Amino acid sequence: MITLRNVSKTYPIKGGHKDGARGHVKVVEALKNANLHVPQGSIHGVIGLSGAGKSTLIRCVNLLERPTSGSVTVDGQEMTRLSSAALNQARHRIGMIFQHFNLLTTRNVYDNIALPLELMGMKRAAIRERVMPLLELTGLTDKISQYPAQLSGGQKQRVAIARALASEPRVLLCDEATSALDPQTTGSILELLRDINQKLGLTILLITHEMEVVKSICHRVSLISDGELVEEADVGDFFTAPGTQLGREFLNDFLQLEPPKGLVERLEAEPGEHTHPVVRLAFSGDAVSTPLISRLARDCEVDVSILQAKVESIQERTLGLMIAELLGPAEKTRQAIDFLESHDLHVEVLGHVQRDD
Ligand SMILES: Nc1ncnc2c1ncn2[C@@H]1O[C@H](COP(=O)(O)OP(=O)(O)OP(=O)(O)O)[C@@H](O)[C@H]1O
Repeated sequence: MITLRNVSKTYPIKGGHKDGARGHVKVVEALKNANLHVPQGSIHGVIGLSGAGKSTLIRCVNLLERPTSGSVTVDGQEMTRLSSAALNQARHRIGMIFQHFNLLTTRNVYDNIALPLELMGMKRAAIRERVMPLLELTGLTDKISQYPAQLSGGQKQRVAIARALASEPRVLLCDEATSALDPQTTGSILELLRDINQKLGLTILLITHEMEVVKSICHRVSLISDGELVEEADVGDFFTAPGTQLGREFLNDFLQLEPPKGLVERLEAEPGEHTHPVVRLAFSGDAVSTPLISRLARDCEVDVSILQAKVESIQERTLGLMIAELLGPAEKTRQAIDFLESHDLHVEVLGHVQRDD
């Protein structure tokens, strides 16, 4: 539904001094060769730190920013080749919502939602037929005549969602849609987006800096860093075993699952003669309910000291996470790790610490 191929975007730096030899203006490379495919009906999240290039990426999809190079295809149309009239038409099929809602303060809820349809030249009766079910879908029927100033942040975002849906788009772009909302309201807006995705089969591309958003509603996630898409994974796999250091940092920050500081300071990268491994274990499916730790002690003769553990629900999937020390002779702890991996646990050796004894 959405495909980005080798999309790059550079911005000239204002007042950036010219390189006299070649006469080039200095630029910021906000997006570097981005490749992304979001299939029909999927919810795809792009997460990254501030300044990583998230807004640039999402704005390249509907050409609010024109890529410097590369191609952007939405619903079979190559966006960069459209005339401005055709681009206008294509944008009716791409809804967008923003962090600060962007509602017109002088229009009430009904008129805000009706606005894109008025601009398309629709008749009043047809507009009403579109708007009324959207008020129902977004839970705003009783707010129909209120003005934005009379609404909470969550209600304003519901109006923005209804307005984005008014032109019956195939795709919804969400630019930090919950970042201005408290956690509870965030939850209800995410639930609404999930509902819309399921009921209308709408494809959603969202950018966020919040792992909670990724965890709650995304099917797949991409990580962006310094203008590059550095990792992409199914959300369950990402939470089990991120493939990059940045991914691990996002996950550890979110889960608050790290060895105690005192232990981190003693961690060595390589095993020594008198060290034992500290591991991060991630397990889902049958492994969550299998008594693997007691079997480690019994079958592998390794003691397990659990430093931290938690169980997370990632949509339909239950994920167990644990930081533990494996105590025993080197050969036995190696066997223990093999045993865990053979039972589909993801094992990451965080380092090795000297035995106290
Ligand atoms: N119009 C512009 N002119 C010049 N530089 C820009 C422009 N827009 C963005 N940039 C630069 O491009 C880079 C990526 O910015 P972008 O806004 O896409 O990041 P972001 O991940 O959305 O950040 P944030 O989460 O803080 O909004 C940054 O270095 C930014 O300063």
